[in-house]
Amino acid sequence: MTANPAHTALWPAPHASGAVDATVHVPGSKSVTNRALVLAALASEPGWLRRPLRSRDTLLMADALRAMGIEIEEGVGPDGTGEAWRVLPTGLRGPATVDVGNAGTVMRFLPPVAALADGPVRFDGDPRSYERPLNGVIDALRHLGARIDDDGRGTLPLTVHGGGALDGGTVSVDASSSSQFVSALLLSAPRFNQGVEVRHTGSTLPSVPHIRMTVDMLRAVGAQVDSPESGGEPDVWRVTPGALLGRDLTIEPDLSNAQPFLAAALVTGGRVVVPDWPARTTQGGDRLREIFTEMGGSCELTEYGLVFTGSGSVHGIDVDLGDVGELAPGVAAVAALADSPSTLRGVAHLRLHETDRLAALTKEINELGGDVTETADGLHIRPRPLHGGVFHTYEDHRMATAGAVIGLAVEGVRIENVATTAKTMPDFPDLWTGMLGA
Ligand SMILES: O=C(O)C1=C[C@@H](OP(=O)(O)O)[C@@H](O)[C@H](O)C1
Ligand SMILES: C=C(OP(=O)(O)O)C(=O)O
Repeated sequence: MTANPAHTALWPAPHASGAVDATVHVPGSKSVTNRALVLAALASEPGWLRRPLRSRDTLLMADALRAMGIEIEEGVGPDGTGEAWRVLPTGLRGPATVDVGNAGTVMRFLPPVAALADGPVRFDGDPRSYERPLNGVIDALRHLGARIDDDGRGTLPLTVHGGGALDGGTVSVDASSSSQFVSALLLSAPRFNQGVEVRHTGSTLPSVPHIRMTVDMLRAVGAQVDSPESGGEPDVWRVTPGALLGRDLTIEPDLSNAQPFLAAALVTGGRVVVPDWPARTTQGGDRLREIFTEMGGSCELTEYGLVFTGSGSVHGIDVDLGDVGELAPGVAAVAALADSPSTLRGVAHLRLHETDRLAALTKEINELGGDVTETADGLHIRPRPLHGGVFHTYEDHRMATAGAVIGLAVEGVRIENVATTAKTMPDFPDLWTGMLGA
Protein backbone atom coordinates (compact mmCIF):
# COMPACT_ATOMS: atom_id res chain seq x y z
CA MET A 1 0.00 0.00 0.00
CA THR A 2 1.37 3.46 -0.81
CA ALA A 3 1.31 6.03 1.95
CA ASN A 4 -1.29 8.79 1.70
CA PRO A 5 0.78 11.87 0.70
CA ALA A 6 -1.33 14.05 3.01
CA HIS A 7 -0.19 11.90 5.94
CA THR A 8 3.51 12.14 5.21
CA ALA A 9 3.50 15.81 4.14
CA LEU A 10 5.33 18.20 6.46
CA TRP A 11 3.79 21.59 7.25
CA PRO A 12 6.31 24.27 8.24
CA ALA A 13 4.74 25.57 11.44
CA PRO A 14 4.75 29.39 11.24
CA HIS A 15 7.17 31.07 13.63
CA ALA A 16 5.77 34.19 15.29
CA SER A 17 7.89 37.25 14.60
CA GLY A 18 6.14 39.24 17.33
CA ALA A 19 3.11 39.35 19.60
CA VAL A 20 -0.05 38.08 17.92
CA ASP A 21 -3.07 40.38 17.91
CA ALA A 22 -6.09 38.77 16.31
CA THR A 23 -9.75 37.90 16.48
CA VAL A 24 -10.36 34.21 15.77
CA HIS A 25 -13.81 32.84 15.01
CA VAL A 26 -13.50 29.32 16.41
CA PRO A 27 -15.77 26.72 14.72
CA GLY A 28 -18.58 24.94 16.57
CA SER A 29 -18.14 22.39 19.33
CA LYS A 30 -17.65 18.79 18.27
CA SER A 31 -19.16 17.47 21.48
CA VAL A 32 -22.24 19.70 21.31
CA THR A 33 -22.77 19.08 17.57
CA ASN A 34 -22.60 15.30 17.89
CA ARG A 35 -24.90 15.21 20.93
CA ALA A 36 -27.34 17.55 19.17
CA LEU A 37 -27.38 15.27 16.12
CA VAL A 38 -28.12 12.17 18.20
CA LEU A 39 -30.83 13.88 20.26
CA ALA A 40 -32.45 15.36 17.13
CA ALA A 41 -32.44 11.91 15.50
CA LEU A 42 -34.22 10.45 18.54
CA ALA A 43 -36.77 13.27 18.82
CA SER A 44 -40.42 13.06 17.88
CA GLU A 45 -40.33 16.21 15.72
CA PRO A 46 -37.84 17.94 13.40
CA GLY A 47 -35.05 20.11 14.78
CA TRP A 48 -32.40 22.60 13.67
CA LEU A 49 -28.68 22.82 14.41
CA ARG A 50 -27.28 26.25 13.64
CA ARG A 51 -23.55 26.83 13.20
CA PRO A 52 -22.85 23.09 13.50
CA LEU A 53 -19.24 22.00 13.35
CA ARG A 54 -18.49 20.65 9.88
CA SER A 55 -15.54 18.32 10.45
CA ARG A 56 -14.65 14.66 10.01
CA ASP A 57 -16.17 13.57 13.34
CA THR A 58 -19.45 15.42 12.84
CA LEU A 59 -19.86 14.42 9.20
CA LEU A 60 -19.27 10.79 10.22
CA MET A 61 -22.01 11.19 12.84
CA ALA A 62 -24.42 12.72 10.31
CA ASP A 63 -23.67 10.03 7.71
CA ALA A 64 -24.13 7.27 10.28
CA LEU A 65 -27.55 8.60 11.28
CA ARG A 66 -28.50 8.94 7.62
CA ALA A 67 -27.48 5.30 7.10
CA MET A 68 -30.03 4.42 9.80
CA GLY A 69 -32.78 6.34 8.00
CA ILE A 70 -32.59 9.85 9.53
CA GLU A 71 -32.83 12.76 7.08
CA ILE A 72 -30.29 15.52 7.65
CA GLU A 73 -30.44 18.46 5.26
CA GLU A 74 -27.39 20.69 5.21
CA GLY A 75 -28.14 24.28 4.24
CA VAL A 76 -28.73 27.74 5.61
CA GLY A 77 -30.96 28.47 8.57
CA PRO A 78 -34.61 29.53 8.58
CA ASP A 79 -33.63 33.23 8.72
CA GLY A 80 -31.09 32.85 5.91
CA THR A 81 -28.07 33.49 8.13
CA GLY A 82 -25.26 31.00 8.53
CA GLU A 83 -25.03 27.26 8.08
CA ALA A 84 -27.81 25.21 9.62
CA TRP A 85 -28.72 21.53 9.45
CA ARG A 86 -32.33 20.37 9.62
CA VAL A 87 -32.82 16.94 11.15
CA LEU A 88 -35.97 14.99 10.28
CA PRO A 89 -36.27 12.02 12.60
CA THR A 90 -37.92 8.92 11.20
CA GLY A 91 -38.01 5.28 12.23
CA LEU A 92 -34.46 4.02 12.76
CA ARG A 93 -33.63 1.34 10.21
CA GLY A 94 -31.20 -1.48 9.59
CA PRO A 95 -29.49 -3.02 7.76
CA ALA A 96 -26.94 -0.25 7.85
CA THR A 97 -23.20 0.21 7.98
CA VAL A 98 -21.57 2.87 10.14
CA ASP A 99 -18.01 4.15 9.67
CA VAL A 100 -16.92 5.63 13.01
CA GLY A 101 -13.53 6.81 11.70
CA ASN A 102 -11.67 7.45 14.96
CA ALA A 103 -14.49 9.43 16.56
CA GLY A 104 -15.08 8.42 20.17
CA THR A 105 -18.47 10.12 20.07
CA VAL A 106 -19.59 8.10 17.04
CA MET A 107 -18.26 4.72 18.19
CA ARG A 108 -19.74 5.15 21.73
CA PHE A 109 -22.94 7.16 21.18
CA LEU A 110 -24.35 5.19 18.26
CA PRO A 111 -24.50 1.51 19.34
CA PRO A 112 -27.36 2.38 21.77
CA VAL A 113 -29.15 4.19 18.91
CA ALA A 114 -28.61 1.14 16.69
CA ALA A 115 -30.20 -1.07 19.35
CA LEU A 116 -33.41 0.89 18.67
CA ALA A 117 -33.18 0.35 14.89
CA ASP A 118 -35.20 -2.21 13.08
CA GLY A 119 -32.40 -4.46 11.76
CA PRO A 120 -28.64 -5.05 12.00
CA VAL A 121 -26.19 -2.16 12.11
CA ARG A 122 -22.54 -2.94 11.45
CA PHE A 123 -19.90 -0.66 13.02
CA ASP A 124 -16.37 -0.34 11.68
CA GLY A 125 -13.69 2.36 11.64
CA ASP A 126 -10.04 3.38 11.42
CA PRO A 127 -7.41 0.91 12.72
CA ARG A 128 -7.10 2.97 15.92
CA SER A 129 -10.84 2.51 16.60
CA TYR A 130 -10.09 -1.22 17.12
CA GLU A 131 -7.87 -0.26 20.05
CA ARG A 132 -10.14 2.23 21.81
CA PRO A 133 -12.27 0.76 24.60
CA LEU A 134 -15.94 0.11 23.91
CA ASN A 135 -16.52 -2.68 26.45
CA GLY A 136 -18.52 -0.43 28.77
CA VAL A 137 -21.07 0.24 26.02
CA ILE A 138 -21.16 -3.32 24.66
CA ASP A 139 -21.58 -5.01 28.06
CA ALA A 140 -24.15 -2.48 29.27
CA LEU A 141 -26.25 -2.74 26.12
CA ARG A 142 -26.27 -6.53 26.33
CA HIS A 143 -27.37 -6.27 29.95
CA LEU A 144 -30.15 -3.88 28.92
CA GLY A 145 -31.45 -6.35 26.32
CA ALA A 146 -29.49 -5.76 23.08
CA ARG A 147 -28.05 -8.47 20.83
CA ILE A 148 -24.50 -7.68 19.71
CA ASP A 149 -22.00 -9.71 17.69
CA ASP A 150 -18.38 -8.80 18.36
CA ASP A 151 -15.09 -10.66 18.57
CA GLY A 152 -15.06 -10.65 22.39
CA ARG A 153 -12.29 -8.03 22.75
CA GLY A 154 -14.68 -5.26 23.81
CA THR A 155 -13.84 -3.10 20.78
CA LEU A 156 -14.86 -2.57 17.17
CA PRO A 157 -15.77 -4.02 14.74
CA LEU A 158 -19.22 -5.21 15.83
CA THR A 159 -22.82 -5.58 14.73
CA VAL A 160 -25.76 -4.44 16.80
CA HIS A 161 -28.86 -6.43 15.89
CA GLY A 162 -31.46 -3.73 16.48
CA GLY A 163 -34.82 -5.10 17.53
CA GLY A 164 -36.81 -1.86 17.08
CA ALA A 165 -36.89 -1.28 20.86
CA LEU A 166 -34.77 -1.91 23.96
CA ASP A 167 -35.89 -2.83 27.47
CA GLY A 168 -33.43 -0.59 29.33
CA GLY A 169 -33.30 -0.73 33.16
CA THR A 170 -30.47 -0.65 35.69
CA VAL A 171 -26.84 -1.19 34.72
CA SER A 172 -23.36 -0.80 36.23
CA VAL A 173 -20.49 0.47 34.09
CA ASP A 174 -16.83 1.08 34.80
CA ALA A 175 -16.31 4.32 32.88
CA SER A 176 -12.79 4.99 34.15
CA SER A 177 -11.43 4.61 30.62
CA SER A 178 -13.98 6.99 29.04
CA SER A 179 -16.82 9.19 30.23
CA GLN A 180 -18.38 8.55 26.82
CA PHE A 181 -19.67 5.16 28.09
CA VAL A 182 -22.00 7.00 30.48
CA SER A 183 -22.98 9.70 27.97
CA ALA A 184 -23.75 7.05 25.34
CA LEU A 185 -26.21 5.20 27.58
CA LEU A 186 -27.90 8.37 28.82
CA LEU A 187 -28.39 9.95 25.38
CA SER A 188 -30.58 7.15 23.98
CA ALA A 189 -32.22 6.24 27.29
CA PRO A 190 -35.41 8.33 26.93
CA ARG A 191 -36.25 5.93 24.10
CA PHE A 192 -35.60 2.73 26.14
CA ASN A 193 -38.83 1.12 27.40
CA GLN A 194 -37.80 1.54 31.04
CA GLY A 195 -35.33 4.38 30.60
CA VAL A 196 -32.04 3.72 32.38
CA GLU A 197 -30.21 3.88 35.69
CA VAL A 198 -26.45 3.98 35.09
CA ARG A 199 -24.11 3.40 38.01
CA HIS A 200 -20.38 4.08 37.49
CA THR A 201 -18.33 1.54 39.45
CA GLY A 202 -14.71 2.47 38.61
CA SER A 203 -12.35 4.32 40.96
CA THR A 204 -11.94 7.35 38.68
CA LEU A 205 -14.23 9.08 36.19
CA PRO A 206 -12.63 11.28 33.54
CA SER A 207 -14.19 14.20 31.69
CA VAL A 208 -17.11 14.75 34.10
CA PRO A 209 -18.05 18.07 32.40
CA HIS A 210 -18.82 16.06 29.26
CA ILE A 211 -21.34 13.98 31.25
CA ARG A 212 -22.85 17.24 32.55
CA MET A 213 -23.12 18.39 28.94
CA THR A 214 -25.05 15.21 28.13
CA VAL A 215 -27.42 15.73 31.07
CA ASP A 216 -27.89 19.41 30.25
CA MET A 217 -28.66 18.75 26.59
CA LEU A 218 -31.05 15.90 27.46
CA ARG A 219 -32.98 18.19 29.82
CA ALA A 220 -33.10 20.90 27.14
CA VAL A 221 -35.03 18.52 24.85
CA GLY A 222 -37.48 17.61 27.59
CA ALA A 223 -35.89 14.51 29.12
CA GLN A 224 -36.19 13.92 32.85
CA VAL A 225 -32.74 13.17 34.25
CA ASP A 226 -31.54 12.70 37.84
CA SER A 227 -27.82 13.30 38.24
CA PRO A 228 -25.29 13.61 41.06
CA GLU A 229 -25.31 17.42 40.58
CA SER A 230 -29.08 17.60 41.03
CA GLY A 231 -28.92 16.02 44.46
CA GLY A 232 -28.76 12.38 43.34
CA GLU A 233 -26.34 9.70 44.52
CA PRO A 234 -22.69 10.17 43.48
CA ASP A 235 -21.87 8.35 40.20
CA VAL A 236 -25.52 7.46 39.46
CA TRP A 237 -27.66 8.88 36.66
CA ARG A 238 -31.33 8.08 35.93
CA VAL A 239 -33.25 8.89 32.75
CA THR A 240 -37.03 8.48 32.57
CA PRO A 241 -38.55 7.20 29.31
CA GLY A 242 -40.34 9.86 27.26
CA ALA A 243 -40.59 11.69 23.95
CA LEU A 244 -37.91 14.23 23.03
CA LEU A 245 -38.59 17.68 21.57
CA GLY A 246 -37.06 18.97 18.35
CA ARG A 247 -34.92 22.03 19.12
CA ASP A 248 -33.55 25.03 17.32
CA LEU A 249 -30.07 25.03 18.76
CA THR A 250 -27.13 27.33 18.03
CA ILE A 251 -23.90 25.43 18.61
CA GLU A 252 -21.29 27.16 20.83
CA PRO A 253 -17.71 27.60 19.57
CA ASP A 254 -15.48 24.64 20.48
CA LEU A 255 -13.62 25.94 23.53
CA SER A 256 -11.09 23.08 23.44
CA ASN A 257 -10.30 24.08 19.87
CA ALA A 258 -9.87 27.69 21.03
CA GLN A 259 -6.88 26.43 23.01
CA PRO A 260 -4.11 26.77 20.40
CA PHE A 261 -5.21 30.34 19.61
CA LEU A 262 -5.24 31.38 23.28
CA ALA A 263 -1.90 29.61 23.67
CA ALA A 264 -0.58 31.76 20.82
CA ALA A 265 -1.43 34.90 22.80
CA LEU A 266 0.20 33.39 25.88
CA VAL A 267 3.49 32.30 24.30
CA THR A 268 3.95 35.45 22.17
CA GLY A 269 2.79 37.93 24.82
CA GLY A 270 -0.02 38.97 22.47
CA ARG A 271 -3.81 39.20 22.47
CA VAL A 272 -6.46 36.92 20.97
CA VAL A 273 -10.19 37.58 20.97
CA VAL A 274 -12.60 34.63 20.60
CA PRO A 275 -16.10 35.94 19.74
CA ASP A 276 -19.18 34.20 21.15
CA TRP A 277 -17.36 32.60 24.09
CA PRO A 278 -20.38 31.49 26.16
CA ALA A 279 -20.96 33.11 29.55
CA ARG A 280 -22.34 29.79 30.82
CA THR A 281 -21.34 26.45 29.36
CA THR A 282 -20.81 22.80 30.19
CA GLN A 283 -17.77 22.66 27.88
CA GLY A 284 -14.70 21.68 29.85
CA GLY A 285 -12.65 23.97 27.60
CA ASP A 286 -13.94 26.89 29.67
CA ARG A 287 -11.29 25.84 32.24
CA LEU A 288 -8.72 27.38 29.87
CA ARG A 289 -9.53 30.78 31.34
CA GLU A 290 -8.24 29.61 34.71
CA ILE A 291 -5.40 27.37 33.47
CA PHE A 292 -3.87 29.89 31.08
CA THR A 293 -4.28 32.68 33.64
CA GLU A 294 -2.24 30.60 36.08
CA MET A 295 0.34 30.08 33.31
CA GLY A 296 0.82 33.83 32.88
CA GLY A 297 -2.07 35.33 30.87
CA SER A 298 -5.16 37.27 31.80
CA CYS A 299 -8.64 37.24 30.40
CA GLU A 300 -11.77 39.27 30.22
CA LEU A 301 -15.12 37.82 29.28
CA THR A 302 -17.26 40.47 27.59
CA GLU A 303 -20.61 40.31 25.80
CA TYR A 304 -18.67 40.05 22.54
CA GLY A 305 -16.50 37.13 23.66
CA LEU A 306 -13.25 36.29 25.42
CA VAL A 307 -10.28 38.64 25.29
CA PHE A 308 -7.16 36.76 26.29
CA THR A 309 -3.85 38.57 26.77
CA GLY A 310 -0.39 37.17 27.35
CA SER A 311 2.01 38.96 29.70
CA GLY A 312 5.22 37.99 27.96
CA SER A 313 5.97 35.43 30.71
CA VAL A 314 4.83 31.81 30.64
CA HIS A 315 4.83 29.90 33.92
CA GLY A 316 4.76 26.19 34.63
CA ILE A 317 1.72 24.67 36.31
CA ASP A 318 0.81 21.73 38.53
CA VAL A 319 -2.67 20.77 37.44
CA ASP A 320 -5.14 17.89 37.48
CA LEU A 321 -6.60 17.71 33.98
CA GLY A 322 -8.83 14.68 34.66
CA ASP A 323 -11.95 16.73 33.91
CA VAL A 324 -10.46 18.25 30.77
CA GLY A 325 -8.14 15.69 29.20
CA GLU A 326 -8.74 17.26 25.78
CA LEU A 327 -6.66 20.22 26.96
CA ALA A 328 -3.60 18.19 27.98
CA PRO A 329 -1.70 18.26 24.64
CA GLY A 330 -2.03 22.06 24.40
CA VAL A 331 -1.12 22.60 28.06
CA ALA A 332 1.94 20.36 27.56
CA ALA A 333 3.03 22.43 24.55
CA VAL A 334 2.81 25.69 26.52
CA ALA A 335 4.49 24.04 29.53
CA ALA A 336 7.46 23.07 27.35
CA LEU A 337 7.98 26.80 26.66
CA ALA A 338 7.49 27.98 30.25
CA ASP A 339 9.97 29.46 32.76
CA SER A 340 9.42 26.68 35.34
CA PRO A 341 8.52 22.96 35.40
CA SER A 342 4.99 21.57 35.13
CA THR A 343 3.16 18.47 36.28
CA LEU A 344 0.01 17.35 34.48
CA ARG A 345 -2.03 14.85 36.51
CA GLY A 346 -5.20 12.78 36.28
CA VAL A 347 -4.94 11.91 32.61
CA ALA A 348 -3.92 8.24 32.43
CA HIS A 349 -6.91 7.69 30.12
CA LEU A 350 -5.18 9.80 27.45
CA ARG A 351 -3.26 6.63 26.57
CA LEU A 352 -6.54 5.43 24.98
CA HIS A 353 -7.37 8.56 22.97
CA GLU A 354 -6.67 9.22 19.25
CA THR A 355 -3.19 7.93 20.03
CA ASP A 356 -1.34 7.27 23.29
CA ARG A 357 -1.07 11.00 23.94
CA LEU A 358 1.27 10.71 26.95
CA ALA A 359 3.80 8.68 24.95
CA ALA A 360 3.39 10.84 21.85
CA LEU A 361 3.86 14.16 23.68
CA THR A 362 6.89 12.82 25.56
CA LYS A 363 8.57 11.55 22.42
CA GLU A 364 7.85 14.53 20.19
CA ILE A 365 8.75 17.28 22.68
CA ASN A 366 11.92 15.40 23.68
CA GLU A 367 12.95 15.02 20.04
CA LEU A 368 12.93 18.82 19.81
CA GLY A 369 15.32 18.94 22.78
CA GLY A 370 12.74 18.92 25.59
CA ASP A 371 12.74 17.07 28.88
CA VAL A 372 9.41 15.35 29.42
CA THR A 373 8.80 12.18 31.41
CA GLU A 374 5.66 10.12 31.71
CA THR A 375 4.18 9.41 35.12
CA ALA A 376 1.50 6.86 35.97
CA ASP A 377 -1.24 9.43 35.32
CA GLY A 378 0.35 12.27 33.40
CA LEU A 379 3.52 14.14 32.50
CA HIS A 380 6.42 15.99 34.14
CA ILE A 381 7.66 18.75 31.84
CA ARG A 382 10.93 20.54 32.53
CA PRO A 383 11.38 23.37 30.01
CA ARG A 384 14.62 23.38 28.02
CA PRO A 385 15.70 25.35 24.96
CA LEU A 386 14.04 23.60 22.00
CA HIS A 387 15.20 23.31 18.41
CA GLY A 388 13.44 22.67 15.10
CA GLY A 389 12.59 19.27 13.70
CA VAL A 390 9.71 17.09 12.61
CA PHE A 391 6.76 16.91 15.04
CA HIS A 392 4.94 13.63 14.38
CA THR A 393 1.19 13.68 14.97
CA TYR A 394 -0.02 10.03 14.96
CA GLU A 395 -3.31 11.00 13.26
CA ASP A 396 -4.17 13.05 16.34
CA HIS A 397 -5.62 16.53 15.74
CA ARG A 398 -4.52 17.74 19.16
CA MET A 399 -0.90 16.63 18.57
CA ALA A 400 -0.92 18.75 15.39
CA THR A 401 -2.24 21.86 17.14
CA ALA A 402 0.17 21.33 20.06
CA GLY A 403 3.08 21.19 17.58
CA ALA A 404 1.88 24.42 15.96
CA VAL A 405 2.00 26.19 19.36
CA ILE A 406 5.62 25.09 19.88
CA GLY A 407 6.40 26.20 16.33
CA LEU A 408 5.38 29.77 17.17
CA ALA A 409 8.29 30.00 19.62
CA VAL A 410 10.79 27.58 18.04
CA GLU A 411 12.05 28.05 14.50
CA GLY A 412 12.06 25.13 12.07
CA VAL A 413 9.27 22.94 13.50
CA ARG A 414 7.58 20.93 10.77
CA ILE A 415 4.26 19.26 11.54
CA GLU A 416 3.57 15.90 9.99
CA ASN A 417 0.05 15.53 8.50
CA VAL A 418 -1.45 18.81 9.67
CA ALA A 419 -4.53 17.67 7.70
CA THR A 420 -5.34 15.41 10.64
CA THR A 421 -6.81 18.53 12.32
CA ALA A 422 -9.82 17.90 10.04
CA LYS A 423 -11.11 15.53 12.74
CA THR A 424 -12.50 18.55 14.56
CA MET A 425 -11.15 21.69 12.81
CA PRO A 426 -10.59 21.36 9.05
CA ASP A 427 -9.81 25.10 8.74
CA PHE A 428 -6.99 25.00 11.29
CA PRO A 429 -4.05 25.85 8.97
CA ASP A 430 -5.97 28.81 7.49
CA LEU A 431 -7.19 30.04 10.86
CA TRP A 432 -3.62 29.78 12.17
CA THR A 433 -1.97 31.70 9.34
CA GLY A 434 -4.88 34.17 9.42
CA MET A 435 -4.25 34.79 13.12
CA LEU A 436 -0.60 35.51 12.34
CA GLY A 437 -1.61 37.96 9.62
CA ALA A 438 0.10 35.89 6.96
O1 LIG B 1 -18.30 13.14 25.31
C1 LIG B 1 -17.53 13.82 24.63
O2 LIG B 1 -17.92 14.59 23.73
C2 LIG B 1 -16.08 13.73 24.92
C3 LIG B 1 -15.66 13.19 26.11
C4 LIG B 1 -14.23 13.04 26.45
O3 LIG B 1 -13.90 11.68 26.26
P1 LIG B 1 -13.15 10.76 27.38
O4 LIG B 1 -14.00 10.72 28.58
O5 LIG B 1 -12.99 9.45 26.67
O6 LIG B 1 -11.85 11.46 27.63
C5 LIG B 1 -13.34 13.92 25.58
O7 LIG B 1 -12.00 13.62 25.78
C6 LIG B 1 -13.72 13.75 24.11
O8 LIG B 1 -12.90 14.53 23.30
C7 LIG B 1 -15.14 14.22 23.90
C1 LIG C 1 -10.43 12.48 22.81
C2 LIG C 1 -10.93 13.16 21.78
O1 LIG C 1 -11.83 12.72 20.87
P1 LIG C 1 -12.87 11.51 20.83
O2 LIG C 1 -14.23 12.17 20.75
O3 LIG C 1 -12.54 10.76 19.58
O4 LIG C 1 -12.69 10.69 22.08
C3 LIG C 1 -10.49 14.57 21.54
O5 LIG C 1 -11.10 15.24 20.69
O6 LIG C 1 -9.54 15.04 22.19
